Amino acid sequence: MSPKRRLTKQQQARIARHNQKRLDTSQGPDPAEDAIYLAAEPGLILSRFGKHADVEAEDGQVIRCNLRRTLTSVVTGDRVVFRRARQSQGGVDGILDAVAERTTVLLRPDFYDGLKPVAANIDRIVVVSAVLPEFSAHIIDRYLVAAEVTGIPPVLVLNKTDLLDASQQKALEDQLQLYQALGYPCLWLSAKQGQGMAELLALLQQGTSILVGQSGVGKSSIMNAILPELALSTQQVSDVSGLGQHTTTASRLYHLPGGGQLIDSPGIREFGLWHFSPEQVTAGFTEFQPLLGHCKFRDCKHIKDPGCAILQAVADGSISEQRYQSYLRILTSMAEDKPNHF
Ligand SMILES: Nc1nc2c(ncn2[C@@H]2O[C@H](COP(=O)(O)OP(=O)(O)OP(=O)(O)O)[C@@H](O)[C@H]2O)c(=O)[nH]1
Ligand SMILES: [Zn+2]
Repeated sequence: MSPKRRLTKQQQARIARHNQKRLDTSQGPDPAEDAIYLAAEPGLILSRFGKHADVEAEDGQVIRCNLRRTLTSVVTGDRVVFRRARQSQGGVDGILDAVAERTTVLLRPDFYDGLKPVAANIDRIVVVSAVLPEFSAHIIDRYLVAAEVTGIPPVLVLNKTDLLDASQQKALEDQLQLYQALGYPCLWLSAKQGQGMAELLALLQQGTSILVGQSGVGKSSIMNAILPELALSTQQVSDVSGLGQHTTTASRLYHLPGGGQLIDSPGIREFGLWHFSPEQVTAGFTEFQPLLGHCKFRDCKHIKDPGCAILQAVADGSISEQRYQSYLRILTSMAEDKPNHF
C-alpha cells in the first residue's frame, strides 16, 4: 500500500481559508469576484437544468444562476447561497456558491445511470391513485414502502371518485380504511368535479409536497386545478405542439396560493424500488416494525421461517393478508427486475 499523501502546512492553510470563505455568506469565495457579483444571499432552487438553476431570492425575485463547477448535485427544493451579478450576461444573472444540507432527498433509480437525486427537502409525498385505469392496492404499497424508506410521510389520495357506483364505493372505502388504520391520511377526490379539492389544498398548505402515482391517475389534472400558473403553461405547450402534455421532464417548485409548495417532477412520478435492500422493504411496511426482532431466528426472512412473528400476526389477523401478499410480491419483483449495478 502506498503511504498516504500528506499535505504541506501551506496547502492545509489554503484549504482552510477556502472552506471558511465558502461558509461565510457575507463574502464571496474570491475577492476579485466582488467586482462581478453582489453580496451572498440565501435562496431556494425552483428548477435546475444543466449548468443553470433558477433561484428564488427571499424578496421573491427569480434569478437564473450559473452553477460553480464544484457543485455536483443541485436539485429543485435545495436551499442555497447565491450572488446576483452586477450585470446580466447572456441571460444569466447570478452564481450559485453553496448548497445547504438537505432534510430529505428523493432519489430516482435510473435503470442505466444508477441513483439520481431529483428533489430535496420534501415534507410530504402525495400518492395519487384512481378508480380508473384500475385501483391497485399493491401499487400503493410500493409507493408507501418507497416513502417510508426515504423518510418522507405519505398521504393517500383516491382520485376520479365521481366514476364510482355504490358497490364499488363500498369496496374502496374498505380498502382505504385499511390504510387509515395504519396511520396514513386518506382523501377521496374528484379533480374533475372538485370534490375533496379544498381538503387537499388545506393539507398541502404546510411545507413542500410532491405528487406521485401511475400514469393516467390524474396528477396533472390535480396540479392544474390548484396551480393556475401551471395550467397556463401546459395550455401554452398544448397550443404549440398539440400534445397537451409537458414537454419537459425537469422538476419545478411552485408556491401554492394559500401557502405551501408543490414540486412538479415528471421524472419521479413512478419510481422503482431496485435500490432498496430486502430489509429496507420489510421496514417499509409500517405495521411490521414493532415485530422486527421478535422472530425466533435473527435472520428470519418472514417467508416460511418457523417462529416468525410477522407470519404469526398474519395468521391471527393483526396484519392484513393483503398487505403481506403485497410484501411478498415486492420482494419477488425486486429480485427479478434488479439491474446488475443495484
Ligand atoms: N372522471 C374523472 N376523470 C379524471 C379525473 N381526474 C383526471 N381525469 C382524467 O384522467 C385522464 C388522465 O389525467 P391526467 O391528469 O393526465 O393524469 P396523469 O396522472 O397526470 O397522467 P400522466 O401525465 O401520464 O402521468 C384525463 O383524461 C383526465 O381528464 C377525475 O377526477 N374524474
Ligand atoms: Zn420473521
